[in-house]
Amino acid sequence: MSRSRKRLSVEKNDVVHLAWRASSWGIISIIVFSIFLNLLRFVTPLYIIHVFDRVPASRSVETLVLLTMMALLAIITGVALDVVRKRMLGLWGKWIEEQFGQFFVYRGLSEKSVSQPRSVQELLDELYRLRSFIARSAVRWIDVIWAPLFVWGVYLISPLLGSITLAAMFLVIALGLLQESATREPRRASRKAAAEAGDIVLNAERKYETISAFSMASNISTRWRQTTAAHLHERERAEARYTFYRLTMRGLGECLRIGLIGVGVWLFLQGSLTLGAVFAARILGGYGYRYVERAVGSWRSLKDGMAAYRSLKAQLEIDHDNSVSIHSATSSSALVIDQLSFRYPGQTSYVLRRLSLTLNPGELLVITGGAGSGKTTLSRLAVGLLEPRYGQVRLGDVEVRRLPPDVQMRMIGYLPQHTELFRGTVRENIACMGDADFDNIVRAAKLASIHEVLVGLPQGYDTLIGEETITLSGSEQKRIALARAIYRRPRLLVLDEPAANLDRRSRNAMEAAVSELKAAGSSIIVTQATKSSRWNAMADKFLILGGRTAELSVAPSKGSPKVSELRRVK
Ligand SMILES: Nc1ncnc2c1ncn2[C@@H]1O[C@H](COP(=O)(O)OP(=O)(O)OP(=O)(O)O)[C@@H](O)[C@H]1O
Repeated sequence: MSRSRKRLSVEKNDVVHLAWRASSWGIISIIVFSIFLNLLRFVTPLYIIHVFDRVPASRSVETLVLLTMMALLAIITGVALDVVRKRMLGLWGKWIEEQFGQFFVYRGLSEKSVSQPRSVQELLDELYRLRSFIARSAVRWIDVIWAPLFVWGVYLISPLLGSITLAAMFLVIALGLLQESATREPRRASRKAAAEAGDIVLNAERKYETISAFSMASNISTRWRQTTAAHLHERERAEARYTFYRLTMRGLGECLRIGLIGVGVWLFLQGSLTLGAVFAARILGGYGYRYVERAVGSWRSLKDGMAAYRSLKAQLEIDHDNSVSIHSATSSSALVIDQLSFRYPGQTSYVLRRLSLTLNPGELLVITGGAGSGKTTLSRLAVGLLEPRYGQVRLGDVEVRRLPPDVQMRMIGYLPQHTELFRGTVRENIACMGDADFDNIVRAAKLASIHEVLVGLPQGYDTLIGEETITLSGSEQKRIALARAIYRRPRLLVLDEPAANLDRRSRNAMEAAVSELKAAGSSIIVTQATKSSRWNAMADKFLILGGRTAELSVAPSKGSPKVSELRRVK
């Protein structure tokens, strides 16, 4: 098992290498197509030289027709190669997004840490930027490699014209660099203001009830206008500078073309160039300049694409799989909280300090404490959502955070303080948005006393929730969340303030479900802000959390006190 796990992690680190290997034939084809395509670009200048300089001398219509046919064929072939090449790049980008999109969503969502450095959306945005660079701009950077070849072509025709073309290219590169530095700051400021304005609307939309109840729409819209005004101002500043440099580059291109013709005709008048050579030089110089101008114009896309590639590559190379092998005894072992200390990142005071206790299978622990005493924090630590600063939370000898995801899903049930249901059917919600045996789902719903409510919905268990048309009451939603927490009959069930906002019937249902699971051998943790005699009657152990000082006292509720389990900690 451990050997196979090792192999898996090696493969994971190899993902980038494998992706390059899988893409190698596509890349080679794109390079070969580019070579042919750019060689075919020389056909038009050669055609002009022959048609202007040779055909009039020979007066051969056959030669003219033949040359024209060959030139047309070359142009059509070039267009076909260009279309195929761009399509291949588009498909390559799509392939990358398909291959890695789900992987990043999975990784982002399965990170068990409050200090998770990257949001899923950030990773997906980077993947999108990489795809967008490959599909749209990469072709410009492939082509710009050929620009020196075109300058060399002009140089062969006339060193003077070659030097003019080269000078224009350096000028356009300089203009590109100036454009980049002149627009960097306003772009950054505009992006920041746009994100803030977007957040204001998104945040307000989620809290529309409060907004309506307090008639806050006018204040919120004023805040949005102020923030968005900054964004519009900065964007306009960036766009004005961008437009100035783009138009200057375009104008420089026109000047180059006119310059090549003007100087070329002067050389013709001097007798050192033919007219065909002048026009051929103008076309070759035009290609070279356009390649550089287009590449300079997509400089930002290259930078974004490269940054996205480096960042995604680094993500792929981190082996996030810290799960360990488990043995069969783990499923029947006690929950052990061993010298557990925790403080949130960036905070100086500890929420919990050196807490130790053991919860055997079939035991119920009731945690009581005032607001902010750490009940939710301890619940999250118990299910492995948070990483202890010191100490461990274990099932037997395996740290809960290190349980493999499939085992964790099977062995741990969690009812958070705030009910979170997902957009989907009731059935999917109970089955954690996966596929599950319907009998088990119904059994869990019955145990949570929500079955009758669910069969009364328009499409029963297949009713979509999270839609505006179906609104379940808070306690109904909580009972669905309870059904989700218990439908796998977890080994450890953690209920964070389960009785809050519940009516008597729902509370009875909750207690009955807990009592059944307890009898079946689950270890159960229930938190409560105020003492409830009903939970107390069922409890085997108590833990009383004592406010921000993290002073703890543990008292067994049944039988004689188990002193070995008591820890009084400062
Ligand atoms: N993500 C977080 N970052 C920093 N501090 C936090 C975070 N979550 C909670 N805290 C702090 O940790 C302490 C314990 O919070 P916790 O939510 O665990 O308490 P609680 O007992 O569940 O409170 P309540 O009964 O009000 O829900 C509080 O002081 C809280 O401000």
